[in-house]
Amino acid sequence: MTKPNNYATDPKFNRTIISVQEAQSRVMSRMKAGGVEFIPLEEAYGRHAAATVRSDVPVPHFCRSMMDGYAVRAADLASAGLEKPVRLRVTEEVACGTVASRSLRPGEAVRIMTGAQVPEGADAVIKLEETTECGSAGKRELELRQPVTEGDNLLPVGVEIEQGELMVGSGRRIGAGEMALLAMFGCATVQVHRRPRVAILSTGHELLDVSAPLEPGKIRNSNSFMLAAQVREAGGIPHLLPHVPDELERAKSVIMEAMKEFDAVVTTGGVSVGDYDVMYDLTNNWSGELLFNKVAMRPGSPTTVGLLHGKPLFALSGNPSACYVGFEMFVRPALLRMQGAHEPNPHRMTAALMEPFAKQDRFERFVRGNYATDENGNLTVRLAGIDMSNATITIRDADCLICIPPTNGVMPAGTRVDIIPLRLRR
Ligand SMILES: Nc1nc2c(c(=O)[nH]1)N[C@H]1C(S)=C(S)[C@@H](COP(=O)(O)OP(=O)(O)OC[C@H]3O[C@@H](n4cnc5c(N)ncnc54)[C@H](O)[C@@H]3O)O[C@H]1N2
Ligand code: MOO
Ligand SMILES: [Mg+2]
Repeated sequence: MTKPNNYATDPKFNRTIISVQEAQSRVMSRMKAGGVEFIPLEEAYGRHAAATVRSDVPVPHFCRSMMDGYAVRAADLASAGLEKPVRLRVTEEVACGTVASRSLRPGEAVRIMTGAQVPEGADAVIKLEETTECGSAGKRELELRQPVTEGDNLLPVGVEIEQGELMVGSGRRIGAGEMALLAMFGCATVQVHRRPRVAILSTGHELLDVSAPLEPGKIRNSNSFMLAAQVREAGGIPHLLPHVPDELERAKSVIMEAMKEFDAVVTTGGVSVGDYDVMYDLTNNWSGELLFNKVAMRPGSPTTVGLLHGKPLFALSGNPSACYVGFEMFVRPALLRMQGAHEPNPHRMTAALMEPFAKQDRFERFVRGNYATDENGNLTVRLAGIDMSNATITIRDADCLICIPPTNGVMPAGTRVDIIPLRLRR
């Protein structure tokens, strides 16, 4: 079945290599935020805001007590001392959610609870445990033996948030804090960007369904499920298509259908130079554009990205780790941009390598690693384990990608390198 190849002239072997940065910018320059929808606040967690929300009232919008105690007028207590107690008349109680019946007059105090509205006329709150209430039935009195400072234990109007301040910027991912703010300002419905619907297709004669028994020469399709998880992590809605064998026409018809129906298509397998690697032919001779088909990175050097009617086709490598890394570098930022995210590109930090890195490469490497802090509080990083593009186990174990620049020597331990954190740590 195998046919002779002319490596010197066959374009399949002579692809134009571009840097990771160039490849990322070719993709990102073509991605734009998708449609907008209105959803109930309770469903907004993890979504990206499509409109800016500002405070329409100050917070707090009424002067609130920070303590359980008594609201007083500081001037009344100016002369109070250990030997010179001042007596105030307790006129009423203000629980949370209620308001005093009238403003506080000289010589008066009001029993107040944490969070309740401080009555007009009061300018300080004294903690319950710093007071003694005395007086007889029907005449409650408070004896105080020290002065208070005006403003003690109360939250003036607008002290936390002024009216008109930015609460949630357009493009911001809605997390716990954003949820609370949206609720505070009465946003029962939230305007967000649509989640991109992403079709996932694995190609390969060797692939078996997850439920199928193993056979010699065959493996179960694991990449589709890994990619579905990555799509979810990036805010998209994954749709798993049944895997197809390495047949150009079969793959092409499934992909062309999926390109019509979904916002993006991610394939895995068949991007290299093997006889049955159909994605090269497919993306070279299709009605869409080819953005690139070779990136100076490892794993994932044959990663290919095309564009059809503005929609991306990400043809990732079949090797599990190359597939994983290809997704992180290109698909995740693209899906985030489609959701209007402001900073979709992978976030980098620097850490010191804990062990030497000896593999030499003319390509930038993204090695699966684990980061930690040393006794001085500095970030350190070490390899997660097997660093091969066909390995899957280290995808489970890694919490970052270590970015190793092209090297022609050993990188000694202690070298500072960039790392890309992958997810919340376990
Ligand atoms: N002569 C050369 N061979 C290879 C080169 C090269 O430059 N010259 N590049 C290597 C590199 S780098 C990579 S990466 C791989 C890319 O492979 P493909 O994208 O063409 O993927 P396949 O050939 O279809 O499969 C590779 C590997 O991955 C397994 N696989 C595929 N799909 C799945 C799946 N859905 N779930 C789990 N595992 C999957 C497949 O069985 C193979 O083992 O090419 C190198 N070769
Ligand atoms: O570039 Mo391949 O992706 O080594 O694994
Ligand atoms: Mg191949």
